[in-house]
Amino acid sequence: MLSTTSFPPVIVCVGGSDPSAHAGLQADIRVGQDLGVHVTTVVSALTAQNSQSVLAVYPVEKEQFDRQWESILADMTPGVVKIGLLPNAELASATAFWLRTIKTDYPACRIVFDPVGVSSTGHRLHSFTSGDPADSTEPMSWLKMLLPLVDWVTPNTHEFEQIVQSVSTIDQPINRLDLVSKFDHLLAQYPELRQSQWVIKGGHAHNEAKEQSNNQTGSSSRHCVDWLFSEMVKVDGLVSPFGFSSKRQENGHSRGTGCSFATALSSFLALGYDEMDSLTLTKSYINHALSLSYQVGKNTGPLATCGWPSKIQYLPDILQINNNQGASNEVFFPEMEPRSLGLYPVVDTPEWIERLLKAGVTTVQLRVKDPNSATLEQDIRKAIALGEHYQAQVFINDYWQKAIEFGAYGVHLGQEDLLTADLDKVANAGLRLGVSTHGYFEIARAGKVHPSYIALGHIFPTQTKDMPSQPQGTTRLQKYANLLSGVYPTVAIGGINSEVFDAVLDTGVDGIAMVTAITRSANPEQIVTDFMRKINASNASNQFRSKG
Ligand SMILES: Cc1ncc(COP(=O)(O)OP(=O)(O)O)c(N)n1
Ligand SMILES: Cc1ncsc1CCOP(=O)(O)O
Repeated sequence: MLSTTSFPPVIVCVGGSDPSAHAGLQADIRVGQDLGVHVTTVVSALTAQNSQSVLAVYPVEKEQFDRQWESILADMTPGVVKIGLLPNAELASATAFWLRTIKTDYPACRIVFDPVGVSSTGHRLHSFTSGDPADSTEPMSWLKMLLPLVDWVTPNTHEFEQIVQSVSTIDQPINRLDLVSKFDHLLAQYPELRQSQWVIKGGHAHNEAKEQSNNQTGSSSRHCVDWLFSEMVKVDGLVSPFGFSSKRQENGHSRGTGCSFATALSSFLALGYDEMDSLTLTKSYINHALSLSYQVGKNTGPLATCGWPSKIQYLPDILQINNNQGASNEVFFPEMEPRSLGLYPVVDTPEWIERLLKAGVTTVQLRVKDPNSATLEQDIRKAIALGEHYQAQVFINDYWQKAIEFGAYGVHLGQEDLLTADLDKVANAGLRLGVSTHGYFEIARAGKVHPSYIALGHIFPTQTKDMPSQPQGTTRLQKYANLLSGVYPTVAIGGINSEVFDAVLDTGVDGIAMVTAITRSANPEQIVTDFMRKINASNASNQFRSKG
C-alpha cells in the first residue's frame, strides 16, 4: 500500500544540471530547502553553462532517466512533481509515462510544468516546435502529450506564445493585448487543458512593455504582473484571470527566476497551501529573493535565498479583470492602537453587548446574521449608543450603511462584502474597518484597502459558522502575525476557547475574537475577566507584542 503523506513533503524536480548553480536543478534544491521541503531530482540533461552562456546540453540516456525515477518512486511519496528542462522528445515521452504512473499510484500528487524553452542568457535549450532541438520543421507532438497530464503550467509570455503556436491552429504571433481571448481560444481547441491552472509570467515582458505603453498584460518597466488563468475562476462565463502584480525588482541579477518560481510554487503546494495562497506566497518569495540577488560570475547572477515569506512589502497586489471593486482606488481607514483590540467578543444582541461592556470589555462586535430581523435597525442603533456610553469600540458586522448612519466606531466585512460595499463611503465617514481573511491571498487582497485591522480565521474548528476552508492552526497563525507585525493589527477568530487561548496569545496576535466560548459559558462575566487578565499579563511581560 502506497503511503500518501510524508513530512517534510517530497517534491521531485525533473530538469537539467547547471554546473554554475544559477538555474536548473541546483536552483531547485536551493529553493526547496529554503522553504522546508525535501527536493529529489531526476536529471534530464547535463548542461555546460555559466552566467554568460549555455555551451552545451547533453540529454541523459532514457535508461538513466528511467532508473532515477524508479529509485525515487520505490522509496518515497511525491507530493508534487516539477518538470523543467526536457531536452528531447524521447525524454518528454518517458516523462509522460512516469506522470501517468504517478497519477495512478499517488492521485493527490500535483504536477507543475515549467516549459523551459530558452535560458535567460538567450540560449535555446530545446524547441517546442520539434521533436529534435536541431530540427524546427517536424510538427510538435510531445507538448500535446504532456499538457493534459499537468495541473499547473508556468510559461512566461514568450513561452506561452510558443506553446499556443505549437498546439493550436493560431499561427499568427500572440498579441499580448489580449491574452484572455487567446487563452479561451486555446481551451476551445483543447478542452483537455481545462483542468490545468496557467500562470503566464510577466517578468520577461519588460522590453515589450517599454515599447507598448498601453500593454494590457499590465507588466511595465516598473511593474511585473503574473496572470493566473483557470477554468475555476470565471466571471460571466468567461475565464477571468487574476493578476499578481509587484514592483519590478531591478538589481540586474535574475538568472534562474523561472526555475525558482516553479519550484517555490511546487513547495507551497506540497506544504498544503491552496492554489491562490501558493501563488501569492510564490510571488512574494520571488520578489524577496530577487531583491537580494547577487553577481557571482562575470554576468547576470542568481536569486538569493530569503527564507519563508515574512515581509509584507513583497506581497503582490491582486488584480482582477471584469470585477467591480468596491472602491474607486486604494482606500485608507483610520489606524487603531493594536493593544486596544485585546479580547474581542462577537455577539448577536445589544443585551449581550451591554452585559460584556459592563464586565469591562472594551472592543465588541454586533453580528446579526438575519437581515430580516424586525429589530435589526434598532439593535444596531442600541449597540452603537452603548459603545458611546461605555467608551468602547463597537464594530457592526455587514451593515455598513446603518453603521455609517448611526455613527459606529467601525464595521467588520468579509471578503465578498469588500467587492460590493461602498468602501469610499465608509472611509469618508471616518469609520474603522476590520476585514476577514483566510490565508495569504486574502491578506494580499485586504491590504489594498488598508483596513484598521485584519482578522485571521478560522484557527480551530468552529460550530458557529459553516466554513468552506480548513482550520488554519496556530503554526500558520504565527506566520500571518509575523507577516503583518507593525503594519496591521491582527485578530484571531474561530474555535478559540480556554484550552487553546494561551497558544493563540503566544502567536503575537493583537486581538482574540470569540463567540461561543463566551456566550455558552456558565459564567460569561468570569470568563471574560479571566481572558482579559491573561491578555494584560501577557502585554505586561511584552509577550503580547505591541505592533505600534
Ligand atoms: C473579528 C471577526 N473576524 C471575522 C469575522 C467573520 O466575518 P465574515 O467573514 O464577514 O463572516 P460573518 O461574520 O459575516 O459570518 C467576524 N465577524 N469578526
Ligand atoms: C464568525 C466567524 N468567522 C470565522 S470563525 C467564526 C465563528 C467564531 O465563533 P466561535 O468562537 O464560536 O468558534
